[in-house]
Amino acid sequence: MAVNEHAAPVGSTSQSATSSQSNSGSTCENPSDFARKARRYQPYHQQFRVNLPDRQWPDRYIETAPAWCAVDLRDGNQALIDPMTTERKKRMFQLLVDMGYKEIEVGFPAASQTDYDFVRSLIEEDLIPDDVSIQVLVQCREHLIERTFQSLRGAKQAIVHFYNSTSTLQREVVFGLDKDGITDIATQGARLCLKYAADLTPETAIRYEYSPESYSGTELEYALEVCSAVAEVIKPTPEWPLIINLPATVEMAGPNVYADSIEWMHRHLPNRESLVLSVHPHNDRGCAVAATELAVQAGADRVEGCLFGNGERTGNVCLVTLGLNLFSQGIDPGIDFSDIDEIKRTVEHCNQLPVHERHPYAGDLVYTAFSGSHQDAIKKGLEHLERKAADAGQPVDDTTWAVPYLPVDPRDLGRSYEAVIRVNSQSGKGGVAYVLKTEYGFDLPRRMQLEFSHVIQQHTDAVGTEVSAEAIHDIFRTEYHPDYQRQQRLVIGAQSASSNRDGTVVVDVDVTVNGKEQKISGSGNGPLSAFVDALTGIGINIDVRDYTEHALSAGHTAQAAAYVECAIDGQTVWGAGVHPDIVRATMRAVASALNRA
Ligand SMILES: CC(=O)SCCNC(=O)CCNC(=O)[C@H](O)C(C)(C)COP(=O)(O)OP(=O)(O)OC[C@H]1O[C@@H](n2cnc3c(N)ncnc32)[C@H](O)[C@@H]1OP(=O)(O)O
Ligand SMILES: CC(C)C(=O)C(=O)O
Ligand SMILES: [Mg+2]
Repeated sequence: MAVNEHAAPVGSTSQSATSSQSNSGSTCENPSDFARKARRYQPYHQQFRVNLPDRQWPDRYIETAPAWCAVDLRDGNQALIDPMTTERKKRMFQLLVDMGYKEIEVGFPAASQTDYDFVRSLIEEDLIPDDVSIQVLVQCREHLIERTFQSLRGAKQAIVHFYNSTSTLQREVVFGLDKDGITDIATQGARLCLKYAADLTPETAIRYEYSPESYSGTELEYALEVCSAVAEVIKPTPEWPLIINLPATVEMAGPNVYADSIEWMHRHLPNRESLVLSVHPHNDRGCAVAATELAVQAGADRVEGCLFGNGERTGNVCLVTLGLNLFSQGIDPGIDFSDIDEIKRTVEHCNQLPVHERHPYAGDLVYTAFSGSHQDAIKKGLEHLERKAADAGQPVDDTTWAVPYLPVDPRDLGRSYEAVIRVNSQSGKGGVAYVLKTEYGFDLPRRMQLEFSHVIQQHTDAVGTEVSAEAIHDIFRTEYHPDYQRQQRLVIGAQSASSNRDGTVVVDVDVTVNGKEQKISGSGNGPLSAFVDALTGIGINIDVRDYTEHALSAGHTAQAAAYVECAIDGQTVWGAGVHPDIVRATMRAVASALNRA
């Protein structure tokens, strides 16, 4: 990608007079049809410019959460194939309230009887908590404004959100009006709101929000002019502020350009202390989250968006991602995301749209690692965290989170670690070992992990799909458990072990070797070496290279797991044995290795 510094957004904020079709598109000599079509599109900076050479937002950090307004029941709902039924709307409203949203746009009551009735039912059934304001949207048209206020009768408080389009394009093609004509629609809308509010106050505390809809396609000086004109009608005060909402109705430029425009408005809006500066980013370029965060750095106080980014076309900005981005930086978002799966299920039910498996923070796969090096690092990271917590004498949940590849602890969002590591052909020893340890308690020695991961690799290469924890356990058993192994070269029967005064251990064991039963005995400095000695006596030569054991489960049913690494006939193999008696577990581990050799 080449960058032309002179084309960066500097200079006048007015619509560029030089917006000629200078976009050269492809540079190749015979551009394809598709490449030629790129010339139909005009770069944003040739249409709109923001003069802000001393921009401050790049050096700012977000330190507290903005005010949130959830617009799922309006912008989200108007974008659904089948708009929500009343049952689904109520569930969405309840979810938003339970999560902690204090401003909720509940519909466009003048648009349809369904929307009107829903607002009425929220009020009449007393479903709105005292600290929650419902918000309703309306165009600047008298009959719609009148009906909107009728819908609010009996509410304790409400925000009336009126809007009209201000973009250069809509002024020309939709309204056929010049700037003054568009400003008249806005100011007339403001006056009508004040007129119809008189019927409701003081019983209902009304606040106002004004949106120059299609702000992202509006020259900044004009956006400032129309917002200022509306504010002059409403006459807000710091105690009774007007919300000025600057929507990226269509996301037409990069997030830096939106941030520049918000900082410019933030600096230029008169009587700023009496205004709440709100943003409403859509996601047409896929940058809505970035645009919102930079806009907050640039001075926005409030954010409108939808859970999981539902909304017109590519959606509104995702409130879940925004909230959890803050959370992952140590900032309380003011919203409860502690049961992310329940939130997801409810939203999927209400919208009748699935949430993508890779959706930030909430997708089914976002805390899952398939690839070997990620699994290895996660396993080590979780173990390190546990050690850190134990050293500090505190619960893991209170310990500073730092695990590779996991920006947040899935458990903070109500997820378990179960799905963190899943195994397929991209996986390595760490992942397989993690599954065996967390699901079945087997803590394999490092070199054995390597050996077993090759066994799993052969399986995943052959089947080409993911292998479940249960299947990994089955394969482990077939590979190492003496009773399940394909080859049963050595089967151990009754056995006894005793110690002499000098510490020598003597074992007597009934064994079946290649189908032939026999009694063997041997001695050594422990049961393992005594058993190996006994086997040497019948011509089976085993050189034990490594040995580990651990308890498999707690309580009176405790089992011991033993692992041995043996050199047999010039081959190094691992064996594993499980038994309540550690001596027997060890002998079974030796038999397991021999059977595999
Ligand atoms: C970016 C957004 O999401 S904005 C919100 C959009 N949401 C919706 O529109 C959903 C609900 N809307 C509706 O159901 C309908 O639009 C209704 C019921 C509100 C109104 O329907 P209609 O009266 O048929 O009008 P419609 O919406 O088509 O608007 C067309 C007329 O209103 C004018 N108009 C549109 N928006 C506005 C506005 N905000 N303020 C004033 N006039 C407006 C248009 O210029 C046009 O005028 P014309 O007929 O003289 O050419
Ligand atoms: C009504 C306005 C705020 C809107 O939804 C938009 O511009 O996207
Ligand atoms: Mg919108």
